[in-house]
Amino acid sequence: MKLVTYPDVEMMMIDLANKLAGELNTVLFHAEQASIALPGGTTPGPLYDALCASSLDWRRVRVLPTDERLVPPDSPRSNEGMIRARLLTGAAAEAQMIALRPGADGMDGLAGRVAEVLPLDILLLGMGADMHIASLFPGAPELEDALRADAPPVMQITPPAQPEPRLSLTAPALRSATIVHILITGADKRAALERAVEIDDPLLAPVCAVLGSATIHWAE
Ligand SMILES: O=C1O[C@H](COP(=O)(O)O)[C@@H](O)[C@H](O)[C@H]1O
Repeated sequence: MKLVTYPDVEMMMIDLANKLAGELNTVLFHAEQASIALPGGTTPGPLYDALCASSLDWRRVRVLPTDERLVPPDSPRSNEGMIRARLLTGAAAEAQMIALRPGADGMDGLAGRVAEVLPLDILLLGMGADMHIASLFPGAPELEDALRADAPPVMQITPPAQPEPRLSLTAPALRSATIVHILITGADKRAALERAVEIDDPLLAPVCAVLGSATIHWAE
């Protein structure tokens, strides 16, 4: 694990947006398409505001949420809705969104659509103060299965103490990524990260599933 600390949140968002744009451009230089999985939640909005202005061939970028709440896409709680509103605007509106929503073809159809963008080129994750990543929550009854190497790429998860069930990329899908960044802010999450390193068990601290290969970006 590599930890990068920034003098302030604004600088972190701009620096990391530039880094992601550079990484996407590098992938697109060598390949026809690039895939990037992105978190929802309250933290990454300003990063998306900066990233959407990057000069990129967005038509060749495939974007998918790392996880989704089982709510309609126009709900303020939808991660897809947030990513569409903050990132897929202007030129970036041409990026392809792979929604984490089952269609008439059910979970198998969704798993097939997600499998098409694996391995991920780039993975950006958030982390909760409870050490969850995507919607892999400690205490969720499905967590052990979602951490298995043979898990399907996406699973329904029932997080404890959350208003609705979720869909989440599973550990093998997350671990398929060539580049892994984790974006966190504040003293609570920094302390949670240090706790996770000590615990070193993804069943208790799901972030441990990707810590080995991740660069953590933190600002107060
Ligand atoms: O529930 C979620 O939480 C994490 C962290 O969110 P934040 O609001 O603390 O930034 C997020 O990465 C994930 O996508 C989201 O569904």
